[in-house]
Amino acid sequence: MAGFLLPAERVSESNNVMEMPINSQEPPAQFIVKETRFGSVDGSPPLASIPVVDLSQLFSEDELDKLRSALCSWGCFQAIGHGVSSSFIDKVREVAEKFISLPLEEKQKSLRAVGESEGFGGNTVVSENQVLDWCNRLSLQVFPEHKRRLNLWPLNPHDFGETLLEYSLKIRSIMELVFKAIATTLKLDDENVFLKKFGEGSGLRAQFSFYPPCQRSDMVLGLKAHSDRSGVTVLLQDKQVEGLQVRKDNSWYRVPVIPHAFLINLGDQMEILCNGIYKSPIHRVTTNTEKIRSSVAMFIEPAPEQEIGPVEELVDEKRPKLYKTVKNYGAFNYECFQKGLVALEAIKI
Ligand SMILES: O=C(O)CCC(=O)C(=O)O
Ligand SMILES: [Fe+2]
Repeated sequence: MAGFLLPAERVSESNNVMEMPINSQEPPAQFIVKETRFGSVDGSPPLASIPVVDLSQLFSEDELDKLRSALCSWGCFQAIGHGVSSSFIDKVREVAEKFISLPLEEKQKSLRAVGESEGFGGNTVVSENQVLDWCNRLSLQVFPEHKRRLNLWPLNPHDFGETLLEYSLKIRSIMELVFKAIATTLKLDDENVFLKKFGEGSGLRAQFSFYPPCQRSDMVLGLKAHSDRSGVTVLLQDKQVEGLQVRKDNSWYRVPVIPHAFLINLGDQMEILCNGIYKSPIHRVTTNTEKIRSSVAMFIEPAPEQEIGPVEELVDEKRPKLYKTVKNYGAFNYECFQKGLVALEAIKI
């Protein structure tokens, strides 16, 4: 499996990326996870009983109930009946697989530049003692259209771009439906209240993640524990290989693989808007010693100038305003990360 990058450009000035030492016995020290407040690496906690919601019946009482309880407890749900055909989902996986299988020189045409957030590479290194993720990612902004950096979009495979665009449009419609349904579960007067925040000018970013096998999967994570800064994330997991874990009541659970379902989770900006009633779950990705795992995540975020704060109707004496109103949460979140702070905690009232 040649052609992986070491999951970080340790070098800051040059783009002197190295090949990932797939078969080495010991991963470099900077990948070894230290004890954190989220416990140690454990590849096999119990399986999560995350509700499965049928989007084709989303506005029925049963599905709305499932959605409500899923978002209160797990902060995520598995979506079936979403209308995206299995063959198209496989096509998305296929272009991702073709891309990662290309020789390194070819993938480097999409290389993320130092200091940038888009393109192909490992972690952005912000501090000396940062623990690195065992992962390579291709991150691309799809909307708003004028922010697309087409020079980073792979030309190989030749249908990568058109597949990503078609997929993005489908996922955006699913997100819109989910925003409406969430407002309905909260009995808000305006069912479009979230849609308005994520309407005109909002950003949709695609992230293709590839987690190579790791000889020390007991000590290395594919992706460290985090919550998403997005409004909503739609994740297409690997069809076969597990790895994603979600945290609930201070314990980790494995997220089951349902081959053509989407795992939809809330991001911090929806937790803020919902005044904490619904959760932006902490999650992480483990590695395994044998198989590469891939995933495709789509994140939606409001335009940076959009104000995000708890929806007034969700604030009352029993449930006071939990979060400050903020703008440009994405940048704030990144600043907090660099200082070792948790953004959502930093804006608690
Ligand atoms: O690869 C996965 O399953 C999850 C990826 C993820 O959580 C993220 O990119 O924020
Ligand atoms: Fe995530």
